[in-house]
Amino acid sequence: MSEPFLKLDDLTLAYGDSIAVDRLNFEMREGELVALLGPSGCGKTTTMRSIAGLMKARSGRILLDGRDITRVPANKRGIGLVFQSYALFPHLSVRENVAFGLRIAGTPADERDRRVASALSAVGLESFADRAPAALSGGQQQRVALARSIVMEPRLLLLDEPLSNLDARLRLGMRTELARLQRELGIAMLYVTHDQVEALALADRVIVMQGGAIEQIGTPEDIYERPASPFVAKFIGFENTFETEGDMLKGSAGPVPTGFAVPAGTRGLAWRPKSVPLGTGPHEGRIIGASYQGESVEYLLESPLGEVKAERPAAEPRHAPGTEVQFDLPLSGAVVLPNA
Ligand SMILES: Nc1ncnc2c1ncn2[C@@H]1O[C@H](COP(=O)(O)OP(=O)(O)OP(=O)(O)O)[C@@H](O)[C@H]1O
Repeated sequence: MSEPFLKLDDLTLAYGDSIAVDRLNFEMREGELVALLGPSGCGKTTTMRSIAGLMKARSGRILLDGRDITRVPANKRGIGLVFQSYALFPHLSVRENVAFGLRIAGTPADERDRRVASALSAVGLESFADRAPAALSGGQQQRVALARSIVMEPRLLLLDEPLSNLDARLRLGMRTELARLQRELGIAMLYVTHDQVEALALADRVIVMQGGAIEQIGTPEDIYERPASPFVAKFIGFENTFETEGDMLKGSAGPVPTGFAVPAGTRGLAWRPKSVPLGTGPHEGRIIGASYQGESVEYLLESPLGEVKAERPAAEPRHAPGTEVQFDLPLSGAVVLPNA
């Protein structure tokens, strides 16, 4: 196999005595888009800061194109950064904002103009070049921040929740644009998000982190269809995730029979709300919440297993809060979480 483009080798990062990231190992190929996904506080930003050179490694190494950059200063790494807060210079035009880094680097004027024009065109802002940032929408400002990074022609671009300040519609548009840019420019991108939909939609591969360590690395399909642990399953939308013991589910009030033979080597079983039929099945619960979603109704049930979520087509008979209802957790709708 060819050398990885970026390699983290047992990277450990700490704030004082507190370890934030513990012996992280992963590799990225050239031109790949990798999403770093995980809940708040799992160490995503800390990892990005250290790759960028903004934070010292406690131990371990960072290799970029086979070269050890662990102790190379941030401005010598050739890595671009787009963070959540994309502070543009308010007194400079869009063009001058994008040209700023090249100006500092002493790039000749003609080359600078050419690269700025090409970066603005890549993000579709050619006709906004002379505007002030204040005269742009949030999404356009975000695109200026992106142009400001890609104009430096980094080989690796780190994006830390770059769309989190945008509303849902703009996020979707920008997400599509980012994926297109990434394909066109072939820049390797490491993309931090806590939004699993965004990670699955954008990335070639997804790294799921929890508590400063990696839970799973895989393609979006691997992560979504074959979560490796109860944590990944829950995080990715299998809201009904239970550990198993033999043919029993470990419920919050004790073991509950599954009603079927659990395959050998199973550590847990997980169901999406859509895979939980109501009005039939071996389990009983009480409806404690029902929320109409248009096409479907989302129910929250209280049961010996704990809380269970079911999503049923709106055309099915409704269940009123307070009523007892049977439900099923069938093997056919379950994802089997293997023993590690
Ligand atoms: N400056 C700091 N000083 C001390 N501890 C810190 C500092 N910054 C982060 N931490 C701790 O390090 C751990 C990882 O934080 P980090 O910001 O990397 O998480 P994150 O996954 O990026 O979270 P979020 O999605 O909320 O940004 C957390 O436990 C956090 O409290």
